[in-house]
Amino acid sequence: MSEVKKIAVIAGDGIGPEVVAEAEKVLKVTEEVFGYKFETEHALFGGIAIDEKGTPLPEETLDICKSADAVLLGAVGGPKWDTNPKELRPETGLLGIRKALGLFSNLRPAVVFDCLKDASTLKPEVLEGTDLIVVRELTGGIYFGEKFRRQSEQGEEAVDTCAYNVTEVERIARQAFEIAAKRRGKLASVDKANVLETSRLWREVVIRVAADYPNVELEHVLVDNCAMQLLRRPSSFDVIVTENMFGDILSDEAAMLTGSIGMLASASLGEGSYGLYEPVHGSAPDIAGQGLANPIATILSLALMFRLTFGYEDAAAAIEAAVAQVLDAGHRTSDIATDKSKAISTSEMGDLIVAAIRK
Ligand SMILES: NC(=O)c1ccc[n+]([C@@H]2O[C@H](COP(=O)([O-])OP(=O)(O)OC[C@H]3O[C@@H](n4cnc5c(N)ncnc54)[C@H](O)[C@@H]3O)[C@@H](O)[C@H]2O)c1
Ligand SMILES: CC(C)[C@H](C(=O)O)[C@@H](O)C(=O)O
Ligand SMILES: [Mg+2]
Repeated sequence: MSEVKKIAVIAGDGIGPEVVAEAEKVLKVTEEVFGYKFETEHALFGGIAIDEKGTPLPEETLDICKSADAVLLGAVGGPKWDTNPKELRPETGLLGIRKALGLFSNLRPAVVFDCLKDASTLKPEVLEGTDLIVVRELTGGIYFGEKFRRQSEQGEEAVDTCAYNVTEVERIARQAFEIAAKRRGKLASVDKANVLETSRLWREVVIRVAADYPNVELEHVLVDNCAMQLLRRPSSFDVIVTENMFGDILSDEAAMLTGSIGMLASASLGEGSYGLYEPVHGSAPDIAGQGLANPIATILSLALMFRLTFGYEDAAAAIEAAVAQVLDAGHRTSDIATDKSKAISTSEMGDLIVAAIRK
Protein backbone atom coordinates (compact mmCIF):
# COMPACT_ATOMS: atom_id res chain seq x y z
CA MET A 1 0.00 0.00 0.00
CA SER A 2 1.40 3.38 -0.96
CA GLU A 3 1.60 6.15 1.62
CA VAL A 4 -1.06 8.84 1.62
CA LYS A 5 0.07 12.05 -0.10
CA LYS A 6 -1.47 15.30 1.05
CA ILE A 7 -2.44 17.78 -1.62
CA ALA A 8 -3.61 21.32 -0.85
CA VAL A 9 -6.17 22.28 -3.47
CA ILE A 10 -6.73 25.94 -4.24
CA ALA A 11 -9.40 26.58 -6.84
CA GLY A 12 -9.22 30.38 -6.83
CA ASP A 13 -11.28 32.63 -9.06
CA GLY A 14 -12.85 32.76 -12.52
CA ILE A 15 -12.21 29.54 -14.42
CA GLY A 16 -9.95 28.33 -11.57
CA PRO A 17 -12.67 26.22 -9.89
CA GLU A 18 -13.80 24.84 -13.27
CA VAL A 19 -10.38 23.56 -14.35
CA VAL A 20 -9.41 22.36 -10.87
CA ALA A 21 -12.60 20.28 -10.67
CA GLU A 22 -11.48 18.39 -13.78
CA ALA A 23 -7.97 17.83 -12.38
CA GLU A 24 -9.57 16.45 -9.21
CA LYS A 25 -11.51 13.92 -11.30
CA VAL A 26 -8.19 12.85 -12.78
CA LEU A 27 -6.68 12.62 -9.31
CA LYS A 28 -9.49 10.27 -8.27
CA VAL A 29 -9.12 7.98 -11.24
CA THR A 30 -5.36 7.64 -10.70
CA GLU A 31 -6.11 6.40 -7.17
CA GLU A 32 -8.39 3.73 -8.66
CA VAL A 33 -6.11 2.73 -11.49
CA PHE A 34 -2.69 2.93 -9.83
CA GLY A 35 -3.57 2.41 -6.17
CA TYR A 36 -2.04 5.68 -5.01
CA LYS A 37 -3.66 7.39 -2.05
CA PHE A 38 -4.28 11.10 -1.84
CA GLU A 39 -5.84 13.28 0.78
CA THR A 40 -6.97 16.68 -0.44
CA GLU A 41 -7.61 19.78 1.59
CA HIS A 42 -9.26 22.78 -0.02
CA ALA A 43 -8.14 26.29 0.83
CA LEU A 44 -9.31 29.80 0.06
CA PHE A 45 -6.99 31.99 -1.97
CA GLY A 46 -7.11 35.02 -4.23
CA GLY A 47 -10.23 37.08 -4.83
CA ILE A 48 -12.55 34.67 -3.10
CA ALA A 49 -10.30 34.83 0.00
CA ILE A 50 -10.42 38.63 -0.10
CA ASP A 51 -14.21 38.45 -0.13
CA GLU A 52 -14.50 35.84 2.61
CA LYS A 53 -11.45 36.48 4.80
CA GLY A 54 -10.35 40.01 3.96
CA THR A 55 -6.96 38.94 2.59
CA PRO A 56 -5.82 37.16 -0.61
CA LEU A 57 -3.56 34.77 1.31
CA PRO A 58 -5.07 33.82 4.69
CA GLU A 59 -2.68 32.33 7.29
CA GLU A 60 -4.82 29.20 7.35
CA THR A 61 -4.30 28.71 3.60
CA LEU A 62 -0.55 29.04 3.99
CA ASP A 63 -0.63 26.52 6.84
CA ILE A 64 -2.62 24.06 4.73
CA CYS A 65 -0.08 24.45 1.90
CA LYS A 66 2.89 24.06 4.22
CA SER A 67 1.56 20.91 5.80
CA ALA A 68 0.79 19.35 2.40
CA ASP A 69 3.21 17.47 0.12
CA ALA A 70 2.17 19.55 -2.87
CA VAL A 71 -0.27 22.27 -3.91
CA LEU A 72 -2.64 22.28 -6.86
CA LEU A 73 -3.73 25.78 -7.85
CA GLY A 74 -6.27 27.00 -10.41
CA ALA A 75 -5.97 30.73 -11.04
CA VAL A 76 -6.72 33.96 -9.25
CA GLY A 77 -7.80 37.47 -10.07
CA GLY A 78 -10.47 39.30 -11.95
CA PRO A 79 -11.99 42.73 -12.56
CA LYS A 80 -13.82 42.68 -9.23
CA TRP A 81 -10.51 43.18 -7.39
CA ASP A 82 -8.52 45.08 -10.04
CA THR A 83 -8.83 48.44 -8.34
CA ASN A 84 -8.27 47.17 -4.80
CA PRO A 85 -5.31 48.58 -2.88
CA LYS A 86 -2.15 46.54 -3.45
CA GLU A 87 -2.41 44.34 -0.36
CA LEU A 88 -5.97 43.42 -1.33
CA ARG A 89 -5.15 42.28 -4.86
CA PRO A 90 -5.29 38.55 -5.75
CA GLU A 91 -1.92 38.90 -7.53
CA THR A 92 -0.31 40.05 -4.30
CA GLY A 93 -1.44 36.76 -2.75
CA LEU A 94 0.08 34.87 -5.66
CA LEU A 95 3.48 36.51 -5.26
CA GLY A 96 3.16 36.04 -1.49
CA ILE A 97 2.51 32.30 -1.68
CA ARG A 98 5.42 31.76 -4.09
CA LYS A 99 7.77 33.65 -1.78
CA ALA A 100 6.44 32.09 1.44
CA LEU A 101 6.84 28.58 0.04
CA GLY A 102 10.31 29.30 -1.39
CA LEU A 103 9.27 28.43 -4.93
CA PHE A 104 12.02 30.13 -6.93
CA SER A 105 11.91 27.90 -9.98
CA ASN A 106 8.95 27.83 -12.33
CA LEU A 107 8.99 25.19 -15.05
CA ARG A 108 6.71 25.80 -18.01
CA PRO A 109 6.95 23.09 -20.65
CA ALA A 110 5.58 23.85 -24.13
CA VAL A 111 5.06 20.67 -26.08
CA VAL A 112 3.39 20.77 -29.46
CA PHE A 113 0.98 17.88 -29.95
CA ASP A 114 1.14 16.88 -33.63
CA CYS A 115 -2.62 16.86 -34.01
CA LEU A 116 -2.86 20.43 -32.65
CA LYS A 117 -0.57 22.02 -35.21
CA ASP A 118 -3.67 23.41 -36.92
CA ALA A 119 -4.60 25.26 -33.69
CA SER A 120 -1.37 27.25 -33.71
CA THR A 121 -0.95 30.44 -35.67
CA LEU A 122 2.44 29.17 -36.91
CA LYS A 123 3.00 26.99 -39.96
CA PRO A 124 3.18 23.23 -39.18
CA GLU A 125 6.69 22.99 -40.71
CA VAL A 126 7.93 25.73 -38.34
CA LEU A 127 6.41 23.93 -35.35
CA GLU A 128 7.74 20.49 -36.29
CA GLY A 129 9.60 18.97 -33.33
CA THR A 130 8.88 21.84 -30.92
CA ASP A 131 9.39 20.66 -27.34
CA LEU A 132 10.83 23.29 -25.04
CA ILE A 133 10.69 24.27 -21.42
CA VAL A 134 10.87 27.74 -19.97
CA VAL A 135 12.63 27.82 -16.59
CA ARG A 136 11.43 31.06 -15.05
CA GLU A 137 13.01 32.58 -11.94
CA LEU A 138 9.98 33.14 -9.71
CA THR A 139 10.82 34.96 -6.51
CA GLY A 140 13.12 37.80 -7.54
CA GLY A 141 13.53 40.59 -10.01
CA ILE A 142 11.19 43.50 -10.65
CA TYR A 143 8.18 41.63 -9.23
CA PHE A 144 9.70 41.70 -5.76
CA GLY A 145 11.80 44.87 -5.86
CA GLU A 146 10.90 48.01 -3.99
CA LYS A 147 7.93 49.86 -5.51
CA PHE A 148 6.83 53.32 -4.68
CA ARG A 149 5.38 56.59 -5.89
CA ARG A 150 7.02 59.98 -5.55
CA GLN A 151 6.62 63.51 -6.72
CA SER A 152 8.82 64.64 -9.59
CA GLU A 153 9.02 67.98 -11.32
CA GLN A 154 6.73 66.55 -13.99
CA GLY A 155 4.20 65.36 -11.42
CA GLU A 156 3.63 61.99 -9.78
CA GLU A 157 6.15 59.29 -10.68
CA ALA A 158 6.12 55.53 -10.09
CA VAL A 159 9.20 53.40 -9.44
CA ASP A 160 9.68 49.62 -9.68
CA THR A 161 13.13 48.32 -8.87
CA CYS A 162 14.69 45.19 -10.32
CA ALA A 163 17.30 43.42 -8.22
CA TYR A 164 19.01 40.03 -8.44
CA ASN A 165 21.78 38.65 -6.29
CA VAL A 166 24.30 35.95 -7.20
CA THR A 167 22.60 33.30 -5.07
CA GLU A 168 19.25 33.83 -6.76
CA VAL A 169 20.76 33.58 -10.23
CA GLU A 170 23.02 30.67 -9.42
CA ARG A 171 20.31 28.41 -7.99
CA ILE A 172 17.96 28.89 -10.96
CA ALA A 173 20.84 28.52 -13.43
CA ARG A 174 21.85 25.26 -11.78
CA GLN A 175 18.32 23.89 -11.99
CA ALA A 176 18.14 24.85 -15.66
CA PHE A 177 21.49 23.19 -16.45
CA GLU A 178 20.37 20.05 -14.60
CA ILE A 179 17.16 19.96 -16.62
CA ALA A 180 19.00 20.61 -19.91
CA ALA A 181 21.51 17.86 -19.12
CA LYS A 182 18.62 15.38 -18.84
CA ARG A 183 16.98 16.61 -22.05
CA ARG A 184 18.64 17.52 -25.37
CA GLY A 185 21.56 19.29 -23.70
CA LYS A 186 20.81 22.80 -24.93
CA LEU A 187 20.30 25.84 -22.73
CA ALA A 188 19.36 29.34 -23.88
CA SER A 189 19.89 31.92 -21.18
CA VAL A 190 17.70 34.91 -21.93
CA ASP A 191 18.55 38.37 -20.65
CA LYS A 192 18.89 41.99 -21.65
CA ALA A 193 22.60 42.27 -20.90
CA ASN A 194 23.07 45.04 -23.46
CA VAL A 195 21.07 47.37 -21.18
CA LEU A 196 20.36 46.01 -17.70
CA GLU A 197 22.84 45.59 -14.84
CA THR A 198 20.81 42.71 -13.38
CA SER A 199 21.15 40.98 -16.77
CA ARG A 200 24.91 41.52 -16.81
CA LEU A 201 25.18 39.83 -13.43
CA TRP A 202 22.79 37.13 -14.65
CA ARG A 203 25.05 36.41 -17.64
CA GLU A 204 28.25 36.35 -15.56
CA VAL A 205 26.76 33.86 -13.11
CA VAL A 206 25.30 31.65 -15.83
CA ILE A 207 28.72 31.50 -17.54
CA ARG A 208 30.34 30.54 -14.24
CA VAL A 209 27.78 27.78 -13.57
CA ALA A 210 28.20 26.51 -17.15
CA ALA A 211 31.72 25.34 -16.29
CA ASP A 212 30.14 22.55 -14.22
CA TYR A 213 28.06 21.38 -17.19
CA PRO A 214 30.47 20.88 -20.10
CA ASN A 215 27.96 18.69 -21.92
CA VAL A 216 25.29 21.39 -22.04
CA GLU A 217 25.53 23.75 -24.98
CA LEU A 218 24.86 27.29 -23.72
CA GLU A 219 23.70 30.23 -25.81
CA HIS A 220 22.89 33.72 -24.59
CA VAL A 221 19.90 35.32 -26.26
CA LEU A 222 18.69 38.86 -25.71
CA VAL A 223 15.05 38.83 -24.70
CA ASP A 224 13.73 40.82 -27.67
CA ASN A 225 15.53 38.50 -30.06
CA CYS A 226 14.25 35.49 -28.11
CA ALA A 227 10.65 36.67 -28.48
CA MET A 228 11.22 36.73 -32.23
CA GLN A 229 13.19 33.46 -32.45
CA LEU A 230 10.43 31.64 -30.55
CA LEU A 231 8.20 32.27 -33.54
CA ARG A 232 10.93 31.80 -36.17
CA ARG A 233 12.70 28.66 -34.93
CA PRO A 234 10.82 27.27 -31.90
CA SER A 235 12.07 23.72 -32.42
CA SER A 236 15.68 24.82 -31.95
CA PHE A 237 15.03 25.66 -28.28
CA ASP A 238 15.35 22.98 -25.62
CA VAL A 239 15.57 24.75 -22.22
CA ILE A 240 15.18 28.50 -21.82
CA VAL A 241 16.22 30.01 -18.49
CA THR A 242 15.30 33.55 -17.69
CA GLU A 243 14.38 36.05 -15.01
CA ASN A 244 10.92 36.53 -13.56
CA MET A 245 9.25 39.06 -15.86
CA PHE A 246 10.89 37.89 -19.10
CA GLY A 247 9.79 34.35 -18.21
CA ASP A 248 6.22 35.46 -17.61
CA ILE A 249 6.02 37.06 -21.02
CA LEU A 250 7.94 34.47 -23.02
CA SER A 251 5.93 31.60 -21.56
CA ASP A 252 2.61 33.10 -22.67
CA GLU A 253 4.17 33.48 -26.10
CA ALA A 254 5.39 29.87 -26.00
CA ALA A 255 1.85 28.82 -25.13
CA MET A 256 0.69 29.87 -28.55
CA LEU A 257 3.10 27.39 -30.13
CA THR A 258 1.00 24.67 -28.49
CA GLY A 259 -2.21 26.19 -29.82
CA SER A 260 -3.58 27.77 -26.66
CA ILE A 261 -2.66 29.12 -23.26
CA GLY A 262 -5.14 26.50 -22.03
CA MET A 263 -2.52 23.83 -22.85
CA LEU A 264 0.42 25.11 -20.80
CA ALA A 265 1.14 23.46 -17.44
CA SER A 266 3.59 24.61 -14.82
CA ALA A 267 5.49 23.47 -11.76
CA SER A 268 6.87 25.86 -9.16
CA LEU A 269 9.65 24.32 -7.13
CA GLY A 270 12.24 25.16 -4.49
CA GLU A 271 15.27 23.13 -3.50
CA GLY A 272 13.41 19.95 -2.54
CA SER A 273 10.62 17.95 -4.13
CA TYR A 274 7.78 20.06 -2.70
CA GLY A 275 5.96 21.98 -5.40
CA LEU A 276 3.01 24.10 -6.40
CA TYR A 277 1.38 23.13 -9.66
CA GLU A 278 -0.78 25.45 -11.70
CA PRO A 279 -1.73 26.19 -15.28
CA VAL A 280 0.16 29.12 -16.82
CA HIS A 281 -3.08 30.88 -17.69
CA GLY A 282 -5.08 33.20 -15.50
CA SER A 283 -8.66 33.27 -14.27
CA ALA A 284 -9.99 34.17 -17.76
CA PRO A 285 -12.93 36.29 -16.56
CA ASP A 286 -14.14 36.60 -20.17
CA ILE A 287 -15.10 32.91 -20.32
CA ALA A 288 -15.63 32.07 -16.63
CA GLY A 289 -18.72 30.12 -15.65
CA GLN A 290 -19.57 29.04 -19.19
CA GLY A 291 -17.86 25.64 -19.38
CA LEU A 292 -15.57 26.99 -22.11
CA ALA A 293 -12.23 26.69 -20.31
CA ASN A 294 -9.70 24.15 -21.46
CA PRO A 295 -8.78 22.03 -18.40
CA ILE A 296 -5.75 20.38 -20.05
CA ALA A 297 -3.16 22.81 -18.65
CA THR A 298 -4.35 22.03 -15.11
CA ILE A 299 -4.56 18.29 -15.76
CA LEU A 300 -1.03 18.32 -17.20
CA SER A 301 0.09 20.29 -14.13
CA LEU A 302 -1.19 17.40 -12.02
CA ALA A 303 0.89 15.04 -14.16
CA LEU A 304 3.92 17.21 -13.40
CA MET A 305 3.10 16.95 -9.68
CA PHE A 306 3.04 13.14 -9.93
CA ARG A 307 6.37 13.12 -11.74
CA LEU A 308 8.33 15.82 -9.92
CA THR A 309 7.02 15.74 -6.36
CA PHE A 310 5.76 12.18 -5.89
CA GLY A 311 7.91 10.27 -8.40
CA TYR A 312 4.76 8.56 -9.73
CA GLU A 313 6.04 8.36 -13.29
CA ASP A 314 3.52 5.70 -14.30
CA ALA A 315 0.56 7.92 -13.40
CA ALA A 316 2.18 11.02 -14.91
CA ALA A 317 2.83 9.23 -18.18
CA ALA A 318 -0.70 7.78 -18.18
CA ILE A 319 -2.24 11.24 -17.82
CA GLU A 320 -0.09 12.64 -20.63
CA ALA A 321 -0.89 9.67 -22.86
CA ALA A 322 -4.60 10.07 -22.12
CA VAL A 323 -4.50 13.75 -23.07
CA ALA A 324 -2.70 12.89 -26.33
CA GLN A 325 -5.21 10.13 -27.06
CA VAL A 326 -8.24 12.37 -26.51
CA LEU A 327 -6.75 15.08 -28.71
CA ASP A 328 -5.76 12.56 -31.37
CA ALA A 329 -9.38 11.38 -31.42
CA GLY A 330 -10.31 14.93 -32.45
CA HIS A 331 -11.88 16.21 -29.22
CA ARG A 332 -11.37 19.93 -28.70
CA THR A 333 -12.43 22.64 -26.29
CA SER A 334 -13.24 25.82 -28.17
CA ASP A 335 -9.82 27.47 -27.65
CA ILE A 336 -8.15 24.73 -29.71
CA ALA A 337 -11.05 23.87 -32.04
CA THR A 338 -10.87 24.89 -35.68
CA ASP A 339 -14.59 24.15 -35.96
CA LYS A 340 -16.00 25.89 -32.85
CA SER A 341 -19.45 24.40 -33.44
CA LYS A 342 -18.02 20.97 -32.56
CA ALA A 343 -16.21 22.13 -29.43
CA ILE A 344 -16.78 20.24 -26.20
CA SER A 345 -17.10 21.68 -22.70
CA THR A 346 -14.61 21.82 -19.83
CA SER A 347 -16.21 18.88 -18.04
CA GLU A 348 -16.63 16.82 -21.21
CA MET A 349 -12.90 17.18 -21.84
CA GLY A 350 -12.16 16.15 -18.24
CA ASP A 351 -14.47 13.12 -18.53
CA LEU A 352 -12.85 11.96 -21.78
CA ILE A 353 -9.38 12.17 -20.22
CA VAL A 354 -10.60 10.24 -17.16
CA ALA A 355 -12.11 7.57 -19.42
CA ALA A 356 -8.85 7.30 -21.40
CA ILE A 357 -6.86 6.77 -18.18
CA ARG A 358 -9.31 4.10 -17.05
CA LYS A 359 -8.95 2.09 -20.30
N1 LIG B 1 -1.50 32.22 -12.00
C1 LIG B 1 -2.58 32.96 -11.97
O1 LIG B 1 -3.42 32.80 -11.12
C2 LIG B 1 -2.76 34.00 -13.03
C3 LIG B 1 -2.05 33.95 -14.23
C4 LIG B 1 -2.28 34.92 -15.20
C5 LIG B 1 -3.23 35.89 -14.98
N2 LIG B 1 -3.89 35.92 -13.80
C6 LIG B 1 -4.97 36.86 -13.55
O2 LIG B 1 -6.10 36.45 -14.32
C7 LIG B 1 -6.88 37.60 -14.67
C8 LIG B 1 -7.12 37.60 -16.17
O3 LIG B 1 -5.87 37.79 -16.84
P1 LIG B 1 -5.68 37.80 -18.40
O4 LIG B 1 -6.99 37.95 -19.05
O5 LIG B 1 -4.60 38.71 -18.71
O6 LIG B 1 -5.07 36.34 -18.72
P2 LIG B 1 -5.81 34.94 -18.81
O7 LIG B 1 -4.75 33.91 -18.98
O8 LIG B 1 -6.76 34.75 -17.70
O9 LIG B 1 -6.66 35.03 -20.17
C9 LIG B 1 -6.08 35.41 -21.40
C10 LIG B 1 -6.94 34.89 -22.55
O10 LIG B 1 -6.76 33.47 -22.63
C11 LIG B 1 -8.00 32.80 -22.48
N3 LIG B 1 -7.78 31.63 -21.65
C12 LIG B 1 -7.06 31.59 -20.49
N4 LIG B 1 -7.11 30.37 -19.97
C13 LIG B 1 -7.87 29.61 -20.78
C14 LIG B 1 -8.29 28.24 -20.78
N5 LIG B 1 -7.91 27.38 -19.80
N6 LIG B 1 -9.07 27.80 -21.77
C15 LIG B 1 -9.43 28.64 -22.76
N7 LIG B 1 -9.08 29.93 -22.85
C16 LIG B 1 -8.30 30.41 -21.86
C17 LIG B 1 -8.93 33.80 -21.82
O11 LIG B 1 -10.27 33.53 -22.14
C18 LIG B 1 -8.42 35.12 -22.36
O12 LIG B 1 -9.01 35.37 -23.61
C19 LIG B 1 -6.09 38.81 -14.16
O13 LIG B 1 -6.65 39.17 -12.93
C20 LIG B 1 -4.69 38.28 -13.99
O14 LIG B 1 -3.96 38.97 -13.02
C21 LIG B 1 -3.70 34.99 -12.83
C1 LIG C 1 -0.98 37.05 -12.19
C2 LIG C 1 0.49 37.31 -12.28
C3 LIG C 1 0.99 37.90 -11.01
C4 LIG C 1 1.28 36.05 -12.66
C5 LIG C 1 2.74 36.38 -12.88
O1 LIG C 1 3.06 37.35 -13.56
O2 LIG C 1 3.57 35.64 -12.35
C6 LIG C 1 0.81 35.32 -13.90
O3 LIG C 1 0.87 36.13 -15.04
C7 LIG C 1 1.57 34.04 -14.10
O4 LIG C 1 2.15 33.88 -15.18
O5 LIG C 1 1.55 33.20 -13.20
MG1 LIG D 1 1.71 35.14 -16.71
